[in-house]
Amino acid sequence: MKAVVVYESLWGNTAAIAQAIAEGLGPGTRVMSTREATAGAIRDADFLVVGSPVMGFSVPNERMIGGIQVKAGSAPPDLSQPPMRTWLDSLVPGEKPFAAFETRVKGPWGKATPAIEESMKKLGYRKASEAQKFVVEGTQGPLKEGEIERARQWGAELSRW
Ligand SMILES: Cc1cc2nc3c(=O)[nH]c(=O)nc-3n(C[C@H](O)[C@H](O)[C@H](O)COP(=O)(O)O)c2cc1C
Repeated sequence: MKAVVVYESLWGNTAAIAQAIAEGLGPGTRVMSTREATAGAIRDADFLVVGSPVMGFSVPNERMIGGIQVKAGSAPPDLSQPPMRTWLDSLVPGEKPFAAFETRVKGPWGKATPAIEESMKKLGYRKASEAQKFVVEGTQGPLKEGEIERARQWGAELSRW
């Protein structure tokens, strides 16, 4: 399987989940941020796994990212990647199978995966799995214990698709 795992990540938690999913998917899987996952870079993929943090109850957008205050003494967010909303809006139509995931704090604070799924289905991509959510203990992490292993297992399940 020539899968590509595409992620947006400000503090590295979603990136770590993306990496673990890729390990589960196995050799040949590439992991790319929304900056790296251009139309050309994902053209050869035969399966896409797409994930972002939940922000403002949905996928991060320019307004949400632009409003983040960097507090002195706390870890600076990586703001170099397009927000997931922007990446989805520039995605070219396709028919590849896909699966969506999100990272989020614990609580009923919205979801990112329905927006990812809706955008990709509209473009012709085919949902191949139920979406997965992974929990962070706070805005900047860390991930809840066991989430990396769960991501690896989910990747292994997707590899049998
Ligand atoms: C501006 C902002 C808004 C957020 N809004 C939500 C939210 O609505 N629901 C939620 O569960 N988590 C929310 N979070 C927490 C993020 O989901 C969390 O910071 C993210 O999973 C961390 O992943 P990362 O290290 O890959 O960026 C928000 C975080 C930020 C910075």
